[in-house]
Amino acid sequence: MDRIRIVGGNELNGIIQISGAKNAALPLMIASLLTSDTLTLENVPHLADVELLMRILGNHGVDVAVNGRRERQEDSYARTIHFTCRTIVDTTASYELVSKMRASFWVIGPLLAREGHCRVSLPGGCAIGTRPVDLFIEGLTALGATMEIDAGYINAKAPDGGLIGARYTFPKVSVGATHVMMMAATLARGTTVIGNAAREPEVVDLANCLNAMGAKISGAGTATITIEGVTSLSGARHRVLPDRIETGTYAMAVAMAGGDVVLENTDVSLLETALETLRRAGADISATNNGMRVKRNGAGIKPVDIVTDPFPGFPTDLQAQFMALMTRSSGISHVTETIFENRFMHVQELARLGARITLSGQTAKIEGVQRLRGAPVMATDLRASVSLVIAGLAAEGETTVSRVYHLDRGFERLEEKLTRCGAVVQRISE
Ligand SMILES: CC(=O)N[C@H]1[C@@H](OP(=O)(O)OP(=O)(O)OC[C@H]2O[C@@H](n3ccc(=O)[nH]c3=O)[C@H](O)[C@@H]2O)O[C@H](CO)[C@@H](O)[C@@H]1O
Ligand SMILES: C=C(OP(=O)(O)O)C(=O)O
Repeated sequence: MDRIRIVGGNELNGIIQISGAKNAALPLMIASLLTSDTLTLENVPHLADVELLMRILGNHGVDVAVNGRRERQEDSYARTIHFTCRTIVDTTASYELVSKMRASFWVIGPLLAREGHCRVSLPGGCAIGTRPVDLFIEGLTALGATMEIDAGYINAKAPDGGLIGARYTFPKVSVGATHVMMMAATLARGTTVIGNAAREPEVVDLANCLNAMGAKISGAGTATITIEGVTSLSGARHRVLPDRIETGTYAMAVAMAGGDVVLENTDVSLLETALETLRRAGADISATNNGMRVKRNGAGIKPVDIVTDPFPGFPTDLQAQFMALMTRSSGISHVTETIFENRFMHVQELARLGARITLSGQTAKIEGVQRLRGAPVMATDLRASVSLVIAGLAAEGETTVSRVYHLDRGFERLEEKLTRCGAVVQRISE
């Protein structure tokens, strides 16, 4: 199993190219199930989750060609990938595959809308929380589907003649349930109005792509999304939006290590709350034509309290990275996690590096320390793993992060991007 070795102490200086967003690419790829034409996606990141989803979609009948070539012949940044699902050959999403990647459960929306029925494994819990699917079940039931749970699977069936547009307000904001309801409603008869919808930029990106495919969606990016059903969707060409979590992660890495880095192919408007928080912590951030410049020279890191929230709040996917930064602040800060009940697995690993963190319910209290010391640590989930890399950049001596496969789910060529900016970060393959 690969490990990442970091020798701390170097500033970061240079340019980092931000990849396409994992959390946009996944639902966009799944949208290819809604049409028999070709959906072409540009700026698709090269990540373990993307590769796995290609295989899963292949099982349902999607033909995948990368830059005009067959899957897995290409290994470059910003790939263009063509997805064509002439016919759906299998409406079952197996436990074996759904359990490997939660977002693959989202095929339930397109399969139900296009084929009228499907059997999809329940995804189960994961390291960061239980992550139930009740909101998906309620939302699709509102569109007229019958949803039965049988032996760990959901058997979903649309009424004869297909799903029926409806008004439905989610009792809680869910990104995944909003994606699924929006995709399913594009092919429903009549109009669907989703209340308390997720407002994340990835929801807007999916809506833009679906509209390019002929859907009639308005209001994406607000709490109320309206979808007028159409009888069929066509192909389209769409560019995956920049990864705001990767952007925020590197901005935090610069705030932690010091230096001056330009983040290219991204946009400050995707993460204003996180950037404002970083400014308060002492980073100097300015927008550029094609991204942003992040600097921290000389001044120390100031303590700042955060509470995670759905967009436009502080993203839970940047919580672990921000906590890593706060371990070196000049005072006491608090991090409150409101989205996932168990997203503090990085606390005990940061403690191995000398961080002083105490947990009380959903809040972590971080007492900044003068120095961290390198140590062997273990990644427990995707964002927790990168928080350990950030801490390692500022720790004295050597840090090794094991279970790097978590990192490979969501960060494209992390060690290459950091090394180019002067960090000592190296993958050790065994
Ligand atoms: C692939 C992808 O885009 N993943 C992102 C997506 O995950 P995901 O879409 O799974 O997260 P949700 O927005 O659905 O989860 C938000 C909260 O709602 C709860 N919930 C969700 C569905 C449901 O049926 N019932 C229920 O109770 C969850 O357990 C969680 O407590 O949004 C999360 C919140 O921004 C991010 O951390 C993930 O990176
Ligand atoms: C939690 C995440 O992803 P997923 O929803 O795929 O588990 C994440 O991207 O941080």
